[in-house]
Amino acid sequence: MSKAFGARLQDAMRTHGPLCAGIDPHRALVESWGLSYDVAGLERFALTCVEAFAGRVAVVKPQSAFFEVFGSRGLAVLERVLVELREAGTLTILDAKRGDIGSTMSAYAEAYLGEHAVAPPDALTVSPYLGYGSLRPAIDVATRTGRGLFVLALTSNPEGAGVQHATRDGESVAGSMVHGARDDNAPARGRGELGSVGLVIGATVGSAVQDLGLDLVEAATPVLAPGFGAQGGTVESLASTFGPARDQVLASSSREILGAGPEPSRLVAQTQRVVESLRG
Ligand SMILES: O=C(O)c1cc(=O)[nH]c(=O)n1[C@@H]1O[C@H](COP(=O)(O)O)[C@@H](O)[C@H]1O
Repeated sequence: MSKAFGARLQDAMRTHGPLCAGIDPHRALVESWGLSYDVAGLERFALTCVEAFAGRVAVVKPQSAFFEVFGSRGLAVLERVLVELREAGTLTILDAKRGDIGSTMSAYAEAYLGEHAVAPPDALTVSPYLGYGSLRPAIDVATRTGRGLFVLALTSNPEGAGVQHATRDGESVAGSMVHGARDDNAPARGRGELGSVGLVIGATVGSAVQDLGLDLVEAATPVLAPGFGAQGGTVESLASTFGPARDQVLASSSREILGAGPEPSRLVAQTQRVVESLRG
């Protein structure tokens, strides 16, 4: 892998537009596609998504939980999804929100991002609520293997602000994530690239980025912005929330796109509509 994740993501966003299509096989969605809610239905749903998204969007983000529901057979489907997308040259973010003390984090890092990972995504979502420093093993492995991380900073759910806006010595919890990412992304910033430590900041957080004084441009961080579409995030809210950092933002949408299935051509058309709205 010649380029680091941040640079590969930038290239993919330039080529395909700033959309991350989520694969979230909710029971209701799977059944609305006329599929049974079992491993066979999961597999059909997920591989239809791969067919529709591969080569057409910058990034695809499978949500691990919906595959874990079906145990090891569900995880086998997830691995197939990750491998097929990699073979198609489409970047993947595995949404598993891992986070633990450093020694356990090392094992998560090797499992998902290491040289011997079974079906590694290009990047992994991680939860930093044991402290940004607890993520160090994952940052080190990702740096070594050219992969990336997305660290939760300001999540799209209404409960997030109570924790993430809290301050100590004048720095908010979210601010500590931005500062951690800024320091880890410094070498990439020096090369004029985005770094490989991204942040998750919901498309629904309103003016929180400005209110908390978060400098995302200085942090050279890619931003994964879930909540676009089904949770109410819009093109306008992305512009007002992210301001000068708008070009770093990868909008993420699952249900709004998946609701167009099961016909692959309708999924493709809906995906293209969303990409066009984001490019406009
Ligand atoms: O990390 C995420 O992707 C994520 C973070 C966050 O703050 N909010 C959030 O909704 N997500 C994920 O984004 C997806 C939301 O999908 P839709 O609301 O259907 O577009 C789910 O897989 C969530 O787990």
